[in-house]
Formats: sequence, structure tokens, C-alpha cells
Amino acid sequence: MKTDPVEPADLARSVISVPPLPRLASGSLSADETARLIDWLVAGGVSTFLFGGNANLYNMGVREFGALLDLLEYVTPDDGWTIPSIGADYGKASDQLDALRERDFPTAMLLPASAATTPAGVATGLRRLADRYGRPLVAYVRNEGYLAPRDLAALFEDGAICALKYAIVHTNPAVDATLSAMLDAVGSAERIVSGIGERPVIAHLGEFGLAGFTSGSVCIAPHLSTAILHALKGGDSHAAAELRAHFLPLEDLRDAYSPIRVLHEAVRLAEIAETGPLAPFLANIDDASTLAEIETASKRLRAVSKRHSG
Ligand SMILES: N[C@@H](CC=O)C(=O)O
Repeated sequence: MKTDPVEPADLARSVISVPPLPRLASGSLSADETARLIDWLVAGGVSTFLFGGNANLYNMGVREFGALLDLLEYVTPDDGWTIPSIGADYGKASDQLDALRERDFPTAMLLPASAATTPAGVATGLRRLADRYGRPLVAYVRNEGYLAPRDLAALFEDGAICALKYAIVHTNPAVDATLSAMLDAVGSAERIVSGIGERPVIAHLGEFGLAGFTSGSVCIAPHLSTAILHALKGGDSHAAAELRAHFLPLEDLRDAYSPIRVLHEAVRLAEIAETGPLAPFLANIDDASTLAEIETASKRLRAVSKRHSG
């Protein structure tokens, strides 16, 4: 497992998978099913595993966090890199760092809080949390006005953060004044990754030059998602667009019904791993026709990925 400091090359090496977190019917974590999912990702060329929103860590209590870290250490391959997430609120993140400090993960991501924040408060929080951790964090921006470009640049400069997951959705991702302002302030794209899956990657990597991208649907089609990364790194946006088209039916369902919940069921219905129950405040999808749509889209996507593996 990667334990040394995060360098720009680490962000570009692999698609940054953002997997769901399998649980047993009892609700406890399933190391075996998580390992099955990681094996499938590794078979498709993926070596970076970011456990965050899709793992429903927003709803994980501090008491279960130690068990999660045990599981992540157990499932991470020797040459893999796993990034646990903390937060989303400041107090919980601060408490989680006590457990994390004793482990060797080189960084953790702060999930974005959706209430009771100001840009200056978020910047101060990231700085204090990184101090408490003794290591830099990954910042995650999902909404306009969450973190000011000037503060972002200062956090990078002072070593409080080692990467940014940029995930503000725009109808046309090629026209994005916020991302432009952040890049201008930071002065480089080498530590900023696209954080919204396959849909915006051609603009984010091809036009803005971001270092890499995160994806949930890579858990269904790792060979294909890896091929998109390679195509974009090789400057072939036409090939990337053709590959990306395979993801859109599942991404459309994720956008329509809930990105986290649909991915959780998709991994199970595509027979990649038994994901089990989703912890409250989320709940599994139980509508039969929605599940049928997810099954069709995820099985098709998985089949194309398998064919692509040769
Ligand atoms: N939210 C995106 C990228 C991951 O963070 C997805 O799930 O595809």
C-alpha cells in the first residue's frame, strides 16, 4: 500500500475509483465483498481507491471508522493507493483524525459539508485538520462558493492540501469560470483532478489539463475507464469520446435516481460484488422497474469492459 507523500504523478497514474462499500445483511462491513470489488478494479488497470461519498462515509460514525481503516488496509494491494475520507462536518473530521494518525495512509479526503460553512471557515478548517493530522489532506469542492480560489492556492502553497477533487457540475464543462479562476490562482493543474465521473473528462483533462479523474462507474467498467484515461493522456479525445459513450446509459440513471444509490445496486446487479444494505440516512433502491433498468445498463457496461480487456 502506498504510504509515501502524494506526488502529482500519483494522481495521473490510474483512474481514481470511488467505490461503494459492501456491507453484510447484519449491517457490518464486508471485507470479502470489498476485496472482490477491488480485484475487479485491479483487473481493469485501476490502482487508486478513494472511499468517500459512494461508500456513504457521510453517514459513518466515528465508532465504526477504525473498522473501516482495518478493512481498507486489508483490501489494498501492495502497489495500490487507498484514500479514506473524513467529515463532512469539522468536529467529526477532527475526531476521525485521531484514529487516522496512527495509520500509514499518506492522506485523507475531507468530504464537502453541505450546510453551515463559509469559504474562510472551510479554509481554516482544512488548515487546522491538516495540522492535527500532520499530513496534507485532499480538498473536495462540489459547490460554488465553498472554497475561494485565493484560499485554495494558499492551502497548496502551505502544504495543507496535496490535491483537489473538483466536482462542480456545469451543463457545458468546457465553460467553467470557477475552475478557470482556481487554475489561475493555483498556477498549475498538476494537483487538481476532475471529480464527476466520465461525463466531463474530455473537457476537464483535454482542455483544462487536469491531472486525472475520479469515477464511480469505473467499478462496473474498469478496463474502459482506464482506456479513457490513456486516450486522454495520449491526446486522443476522439477515442475518449467513443469510449465514454458506453458509460452514458448508466450515468443517466445515476443522475436521474441518485448517483450513490444507483452505483451501489449496479455493482451488485452486474455481479461484481454483493454490496448489501446501504446505511441510513440512505436506503437501497427497491423499485422493481428502476432496478431492472440499472441491471440492464450495468450488465451491458460490464460486458463491454470485459470485451475491451481482450
Ligand atoms: N461522483 C463521481 C465521481 C466520484 O467521486 C462518481 O461517482 O462517478
